[in-house]
Amino acid sequence: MRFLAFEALRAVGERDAYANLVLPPLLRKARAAGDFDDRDAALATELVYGTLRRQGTYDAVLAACVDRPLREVDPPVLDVLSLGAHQLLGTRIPTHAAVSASVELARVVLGDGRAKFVNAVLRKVAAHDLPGWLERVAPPYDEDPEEHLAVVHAHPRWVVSALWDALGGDRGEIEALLAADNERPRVTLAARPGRITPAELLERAGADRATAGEWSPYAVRLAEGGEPGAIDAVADGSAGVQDEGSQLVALALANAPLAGDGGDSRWLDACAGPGGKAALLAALAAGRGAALLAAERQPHRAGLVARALAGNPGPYQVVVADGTRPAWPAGSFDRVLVDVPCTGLGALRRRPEARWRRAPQDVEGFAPLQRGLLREALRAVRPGGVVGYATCSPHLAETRAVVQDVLKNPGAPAAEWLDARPLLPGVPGLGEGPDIQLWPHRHGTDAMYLALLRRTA
Ligand SMILES: C[S@@+](CC[C@H](N)C(=O)[O-])C[C@H]1O[C@@H](n2cnc3c(N)ncnc32)[C@H](O)[C@@H]1O
Repeated sequence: MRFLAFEALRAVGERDAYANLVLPPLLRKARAAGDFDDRDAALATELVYGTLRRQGTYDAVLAACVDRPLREVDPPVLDVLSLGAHQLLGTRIPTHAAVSASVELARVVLGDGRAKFVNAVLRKVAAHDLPGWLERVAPPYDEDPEEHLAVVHAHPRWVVSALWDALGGDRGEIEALLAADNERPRVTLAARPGRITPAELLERAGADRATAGEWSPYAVRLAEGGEPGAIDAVADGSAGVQDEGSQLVALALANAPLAGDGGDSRWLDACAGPGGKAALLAALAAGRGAALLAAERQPHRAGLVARALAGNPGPYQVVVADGTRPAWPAGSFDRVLVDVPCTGLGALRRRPEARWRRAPQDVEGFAPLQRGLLREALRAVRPGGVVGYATCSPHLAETRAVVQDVLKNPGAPAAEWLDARPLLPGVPGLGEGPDIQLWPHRHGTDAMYLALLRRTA
C-alpha cells in the first residue's frame, strides 16, 4: 500500500499528474491483484492526499532535519521522506511502524544506502509531534501572521494572502477557511429536476448512506466513503455529482429577474465543460419551456457536456465554440452563464496538489480571457436579460475586479449589477452584495463566486 502511495506521489511530482486521476487506476490494479481491501484503499488514499496537501508543512519540517537544502535531495527520496513525515505527524500510525515501513519502502525503491538516510531523517522527525514541530518551524503569529498561517495550515503564503483579502475578517475566520481547505469534501449529488426528485434520489442512494443537502433544494449528500458511481440515478444521468455551491450558482441565475418583454426561452452556458452546471440549467430550462445552448471551446470537454446533457427532458444543443468569438448573434439569449476558467483557489479541497502548482502569475494569465468572456456574454444577452459571471476562485482579481473593469469599459454593453443574495433565501454569510461569495468553512461548499448583471441597453 505504501508502494502504491509512493507510485502515485511520483506520478504527481514527475509528470504533473493529478492525484485524483492517478489514484483510481492504481487502486483498481491493486484490488485486481488481490489482498487489497476497502480499508487499504482508504488508507492509501489518505496517505497520498494528506502528504500532497500538507507538502509545505512537511517540507519545513524536513528542511530542519536534513543537513542540506531540500532542493538538493533527489525527488524520489523526498517523496519517501514526505510520506514518512505524514505518517508520523498526520496519522495515528505508531511511530515505529511509520519509520520501519518507510525504511522498507526506501530499501525497495531507492536501495540500501538511501534507506539509511531515510531512517536517520525520519528518526529526527519522530522527535516531536505536529504541534511541537509547528512551534519550531512556523514564525510566531504576531511576528508574521501570513507566514505563520501558511506553515501551520499548509498553504502557499500568496494563497493565504489572497484568501484573506477576499474573506476579510479576523484570525479565527481565516484559520477556519484554511482548515476547511484541508478537509476532504463530502460527495454531493444534484437531483436534476424533471428527471428525479431529491426524495427519490435519497431513496435510491439509501437513506442510511445519504442526507438531504443543506442549501440547494436539489442536493443530496452522500455519507463518508459514499460511491456515486454505484447509484443507478447517477449512472443514468438523472442525477449528477455536483458541489452545492455550483448548484446554487445555476439556481440563482435561473431565478434572476429579467426586464423587458423579450421572453425567457433562450439560455446559454458559454463555458460549459464538463457540464455540471449546464445539466442543471438545462433541466431547469426544460421545466419552463426554455432551451439551453451549451458552448465549450475544447472538443473533448464538449463531449463531456454532451454526455452530461443526454436524456435532458427539454431542448438543448452542445456546440464547440469560442466564447470570446461567438458564433451566435448579439442579443440572442435571455440568460447567459459564463463560468470562466480560473485558478480554482476556491476548490483546493478537491485537488490536494493544486495549491502548490499555482503561482501568482496564473491570476494575471487568466485575466484577459475572463474579461473577454464576460464582455461577450454581455453582448450575447438581450437588453433586460441576465448574465451570471461565476468562478471557482474567490481571488478578488478574478471576481469583483473583472466585473468592475468590464462594466467600466465603454466598449461593453451597459449593465446593472443585481443583488444576487435574495435569490438564495436561507443561505447566510454571502457577503455584502450585490455579488455572492460562498465559502467551504461557512457553507461546506467550494468557494464559488457569482455576480449577476442585467443588460440595460
Ligand atoms: C470553470 S470551467 C466550466 C465548468 C462548468 N460550468 C461546469 O459546471 O461543469 C471553464 C470551461 O471553459 C472552457 N473554456 C476556456 N476558454 C473558453 C472559451 N474561450 N470559450 C468557451 N469555453 C472556454 C474550458 O475549457 C472549461 O471547460
